[in-house]
Amino acid sequence: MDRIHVTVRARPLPPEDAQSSPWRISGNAVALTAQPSIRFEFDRIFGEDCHTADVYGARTKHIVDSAVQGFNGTVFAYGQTNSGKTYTMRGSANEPGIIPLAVHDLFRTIQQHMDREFLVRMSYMEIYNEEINDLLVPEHRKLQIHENYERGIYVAGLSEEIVTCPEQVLKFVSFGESHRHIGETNMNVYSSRSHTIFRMVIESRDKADDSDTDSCDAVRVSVLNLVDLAGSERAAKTGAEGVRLKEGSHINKSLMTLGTVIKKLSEGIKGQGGHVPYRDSKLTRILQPALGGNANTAIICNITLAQVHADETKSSLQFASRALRVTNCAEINEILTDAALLKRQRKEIEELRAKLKSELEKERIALELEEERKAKEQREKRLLQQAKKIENLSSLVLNSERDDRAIVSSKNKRRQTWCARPLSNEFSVEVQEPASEQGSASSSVRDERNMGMPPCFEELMQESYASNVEPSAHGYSFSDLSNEDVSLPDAHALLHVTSRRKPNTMKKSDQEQLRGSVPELPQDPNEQKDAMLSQEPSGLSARESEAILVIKQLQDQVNSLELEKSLIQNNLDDVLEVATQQKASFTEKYEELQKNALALQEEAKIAGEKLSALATIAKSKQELADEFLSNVSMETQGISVQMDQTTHSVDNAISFIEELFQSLSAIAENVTEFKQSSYGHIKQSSYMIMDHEKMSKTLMEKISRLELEKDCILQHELEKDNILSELLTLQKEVLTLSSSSLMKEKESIRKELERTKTKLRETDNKLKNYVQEKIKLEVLFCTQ
Ligand SMILES: Nc1ncnc2c1ncn2[C@@H]1O[C@H](COP(=O)(O)OP(=O)(O)OP(=O)(O)O)[C@@H](O)[C@H]1O
Repeated sequence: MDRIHVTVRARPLPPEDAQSSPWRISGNAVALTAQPSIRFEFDRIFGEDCHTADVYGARTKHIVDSAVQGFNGTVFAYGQTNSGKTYTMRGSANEPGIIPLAVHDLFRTIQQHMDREFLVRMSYMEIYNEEINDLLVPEHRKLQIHENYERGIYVAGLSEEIVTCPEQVLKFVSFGESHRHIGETNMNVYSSRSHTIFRMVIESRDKADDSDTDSCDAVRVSVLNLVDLAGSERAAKTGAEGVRLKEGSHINKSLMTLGTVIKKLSEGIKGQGGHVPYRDSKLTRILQPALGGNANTAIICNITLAQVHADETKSSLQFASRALRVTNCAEINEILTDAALLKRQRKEIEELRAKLKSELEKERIALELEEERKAKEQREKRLLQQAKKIENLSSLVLNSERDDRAIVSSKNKRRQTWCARPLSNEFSVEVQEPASEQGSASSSVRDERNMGMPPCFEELMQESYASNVEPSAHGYSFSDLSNEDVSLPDAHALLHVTSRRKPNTMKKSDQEQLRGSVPELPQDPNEQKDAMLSQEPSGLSARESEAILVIKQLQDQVNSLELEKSLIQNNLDDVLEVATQQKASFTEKYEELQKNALALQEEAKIAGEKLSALATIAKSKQELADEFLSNVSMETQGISVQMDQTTHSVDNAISFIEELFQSLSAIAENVTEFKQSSYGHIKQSSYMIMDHEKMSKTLMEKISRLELEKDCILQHELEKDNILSELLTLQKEVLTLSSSSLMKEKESIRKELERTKTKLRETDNKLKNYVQEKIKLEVLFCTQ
């Protein structure tokens, strides 16, 4: 988990603004001088004198390097209008911006990865008034955002150019720039009226050929976005009206959504399964992977330290500060083909096999150690038995010594002649030798003994042994014991077994003491015998002296056996201790190895199952592919024939389509013109219809009024006719009354007539006017 890296860059101020700046930068923190509590700390803060290359080095360089390795990366410049975002991203004639620096760096890094081959594509788009336009193909407008499992979130129809060098990329960028929406505001002569997203898609795979089993066919695909956002603005400051005002409101709206998304992410809403409104604006939807998703993201927050923009700067810093708390989780984006997957699995299985082999080897060693331990235990057991035997023997010898003394004391009472029976062990040899030297005398003595003479030394020993030891309890007899003594392991041999662990622990003084208890005897048995005879008290017979000599020798042997016994005992203790320790550690090791072996067996089993499953899949796929290939080759042949035929017709069709396309575009233009003009006409017509409706309404009213007046006129006509008829009758009456008396009457009638005539004229005029008006209205009505 990596959090968004935030860098702040303050643009240079004119000297008069610098004097009155309310902000103070110290280290990686910026605070209001008057209110030190309003303080913001970031990963890096760059002052007015910094270079864009320093800003690039702070984080973007790392993001570019990671993009080459397969990690997605996004860097965007945020800030109010005129704070220097475009200057930072695009740069100027004197100072290259983040985009050119990143492009050069990207190709440089690619060249360093000699073991991989790369394919780089680029695209350039703008979001203008919430519409996505392709800056590389300006005709591609109002593009839509889509999302699917394979491509994630993408802009459908956005063109991508394959690029091989930085110069090529920058050429495309310049072309795109020329189609970007830029406008003049009170704050910036070249103010960006849209958000632009410059995107590079980097694909790479191992260069190694197919025969290389260590290589993997996985393809890494990463996306690097460099975003120049439009600046937040206040209409009052920018003086935006009309189109600019509309642009400004779209810019502010999308930046507000970006702010909300960052706020929600910084509060950990996403982690709690809450809703993050990525879809509320095109900007946040496109940048969704960079905001709390799979990408390394950095924000360059551009600010101005001028007093007049303190509020805007504070709100930019608040946004940036929230962004600091947003975490992303970038990981290498790898696409694995079936073959690559199979190769990788095979490699894993081989590794597991090797591991299993080594573990089995360990197990074998453990078993060997176990066997050795068992053998050691048996050896120890035998040693113990032998030690016991030695103990028994020593007690036996001591008893015999005591019995010998008893025999010697009884000799004074009873004169007896005896000779030791030939001993079966090595001691007897030593005794026999001097006896044989005495010739026939000794052999006769032996015969005597056999013929019921007093019991010999051996018999005495047997008796004393029988009185002290119960052979049945131990399961062996004296003769067994004497025989086994011969097979006793050499004490030095035993010492040799353990000497590498512990030296002889018996003190030298003890050994000497032990030796001192036995009188020193010459090495040669004859000399020993003579020495004994010289030492023996006078009055002892030769046989008695011999017996004493034998006893002394036996004593000697017993002592040396005692010594050996104690040495053996010591060694035995050591061996036991070492064996116990070894046993414990071996058991531990054995258990551990057994566990490992079991786990590995399990892993191997799973791997084997996987391998067999994959093998079956591969086999079935291979079969299908073979079948498909044979079908395809047949079809291809047929198709190639058809292709030849159709190529010609396609060429014709293409030319026809081109013509059609031209005529269609002409038609489309005409249609657009017609649409535009008809739109005006329709509008006009609708106004006219409304006027006509109004007019016809008034005309109808007028007509009804005229109808009424016509009725009046008809009445007047009738009246006129009546008057005319009255007039005619009056004229007739005048003619008839042409007498003097009637002169007065005539005069009055004439006056009456005159009045009637004027009345008639007036009515006539009125009628004429009405008729004219009616005709006019009827004409008007007909034309409408
Ligand atoms: N660090 C800087 N050094 C020198 N000049 C700068 C710096 N930053 C910005 N300017 C200058 O300030 C002016 C405005 O910068 P620019 O157009 O990059 O701002 P903007 O934030 O992109 O604005 P708008 O959001 O309106 O597009 C430009 O003339 C630019 O050359």
